Amino acid sequence: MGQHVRGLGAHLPRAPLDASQPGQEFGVSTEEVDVVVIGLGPGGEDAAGRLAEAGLAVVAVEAGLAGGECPFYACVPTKIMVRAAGLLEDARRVPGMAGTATVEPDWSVVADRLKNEATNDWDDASHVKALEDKGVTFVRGQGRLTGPREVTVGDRVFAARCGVLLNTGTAPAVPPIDGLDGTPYWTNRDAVKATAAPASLIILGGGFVGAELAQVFRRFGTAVTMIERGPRILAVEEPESSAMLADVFTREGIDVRCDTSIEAVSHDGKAFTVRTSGGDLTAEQVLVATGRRPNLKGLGLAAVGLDESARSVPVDEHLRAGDGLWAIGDITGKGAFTHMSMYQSAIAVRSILEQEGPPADYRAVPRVTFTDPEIGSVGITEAQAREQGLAVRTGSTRIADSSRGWIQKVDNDGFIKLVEDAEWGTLVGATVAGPAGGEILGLLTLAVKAEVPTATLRTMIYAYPTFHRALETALADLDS
Ligand SMILES: Cc1cc2nc3c(=O)[nH]c(=O)nc-3n(C[C@H](O)[C@H](O)[C@H](O)COP(=O)(O)OP(=O)(O)OC[C@H]3O[C@@H](n4cnc5c(N)ncnc54)[C@H](O)[C@@H]3O)c2cc1C
Ligand SMILES: NC(=O)c1ccc[n+]([C@@H]2O[C@H](COP(=O)([O-])OP(=O)(O)OC[C@H]3O[C@@H](n4cnc5c(N)ncnc54)[C@H](O)[C@@H]3O)[C@@H](O)[C@H]2O)c1
Repeated sequence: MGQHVRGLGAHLPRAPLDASQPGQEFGVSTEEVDVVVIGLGPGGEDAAGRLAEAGLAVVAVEAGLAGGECPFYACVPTKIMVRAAGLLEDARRVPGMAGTATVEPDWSVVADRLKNEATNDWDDASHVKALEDKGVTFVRGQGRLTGPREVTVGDRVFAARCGVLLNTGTAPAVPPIDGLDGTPYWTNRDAVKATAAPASLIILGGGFVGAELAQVFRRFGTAVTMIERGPRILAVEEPESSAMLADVFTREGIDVRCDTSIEAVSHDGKAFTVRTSGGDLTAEQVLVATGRRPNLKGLGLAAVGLDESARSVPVDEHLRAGDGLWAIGDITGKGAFTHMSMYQSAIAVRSILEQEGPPADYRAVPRVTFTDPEIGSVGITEAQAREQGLAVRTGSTRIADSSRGWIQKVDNDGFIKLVEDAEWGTLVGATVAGPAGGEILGLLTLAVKAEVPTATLRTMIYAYPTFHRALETALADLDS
């Protein structure tokens, strides 16, 4: 006989338990629940709590830390680092603007905040408690699909009447570079645990992770070299963003090397040597920031007819990946961002509860690279719009040419770029690079999502002298 974990969502359709399922076949006691969530990234954690609060018997399975990458190794700790580095840079901007300031970076203050304030020394007890307070049954371990609506964790088997929600996220992808394996290289997970800023750092990869951390460590005094195999850093962004950031980085003393391949990495016990197509480089530390790989291996996807070697789990607009199966977060390949994981959680929860609600809409996905200047973008780039055959018009303006940019003076790099579908007269994409670029982006995210006509945007009143007021000039530039 199966045993119940908690009260069931009696109104929901449930699959009858199949006596031929593996767990039952071998006489293992199968625990009957409503939903099993495998992987507690931000979305899975959110969904487990909401489903339990809706009265379902929910089991949440986590192999690592409940809450996932974001609070422990990614968004939150790196933004704490960005904030600290920004304060140092602001102080360095004082001469010529406001007098004098002496800056003495001290990484131990950052390390202390990361350890004690942000991550509780990388302990997820508070996350687990919050889930349990909502009625979720938390199970620590590696979850594996062992059949439709069936999950095995160690020697426990769960039969999920409503189904299974996957939110297993990603791990750092480490490229097969000769010698790299076996060296004490960092990934983001090590960088956020650094107890000191290294004297020198070679970053492999010029994407989001590499860009944010390059500037952080540079501002704490580290000699940083960034190696990107492609022709530009932040390659998914507009080329103007890549060029501007490479220029800012170079001025800050970061050695940016694009079109550079890495041939070998070695470590002699004290320092790294990285052999590149542009010559040998040495540094105290290497950070691998070359992308992510989805945590799909060993998840048992084959048991439900899915391919475990795929880059993502295919989902429909309600995040359904099959009968009684949902997937959310990075593994869906719709954008590896916490806000995506959370957005999809809300839709998957509605779908599991059989509630009405709008399907997923990915036209206005915002993203922000928290460099200084911030690079915020939404929707599609000019090149993507042209590839889609749209009647593209672009408009742009430099932040430095606006009143507020002139007032700002020393850190006024940046621009606004708009991508308009001229046939419909609406924006399909936009970039705001500059001070508070990620905040200004909110306005443009709304414009893309709600298909606000550019004619309407032109009739708005933009407060003087704000950074976002430069939008008026970018809109006017659509005509030129
Ligand atoms: C350095 C860095 C900085 C970032 N900064 C930002 C940012 O500023 N803003 C932003 O929006 N995004 C940022 N991201 C991206 C963001 O971290 C992810 O998009 C976010 O964590 C959502 O991921 P997820 O929900 O897919 O799951 P994840 O957070 O990846 O969590 C998945 C969880 O599933 C667990 N798991 C995996 N397999 C199993 C299994 N079989 N059984 C049980 N448990 C399992 C893992 O242990 C993990 O805890 C950053 C990423 C990195 C690397
Ligand atoms: N602020 C944010 O929202 C934020 C911040 C960090 C990360 N993230 C998320 O995390 C994801 C992963 O970030 P990431 O920076 O690790 O990956 P990424 O895919 O953004 O960038 C990886 C870069 O490494 C380069 N690369 C790959 N192999 C290489 C090699 N062998 N040698 C040199 N360069 C190589 C790629 O060309 C690419 O430019 C992002 O896609 C993003 O969704 C978001």
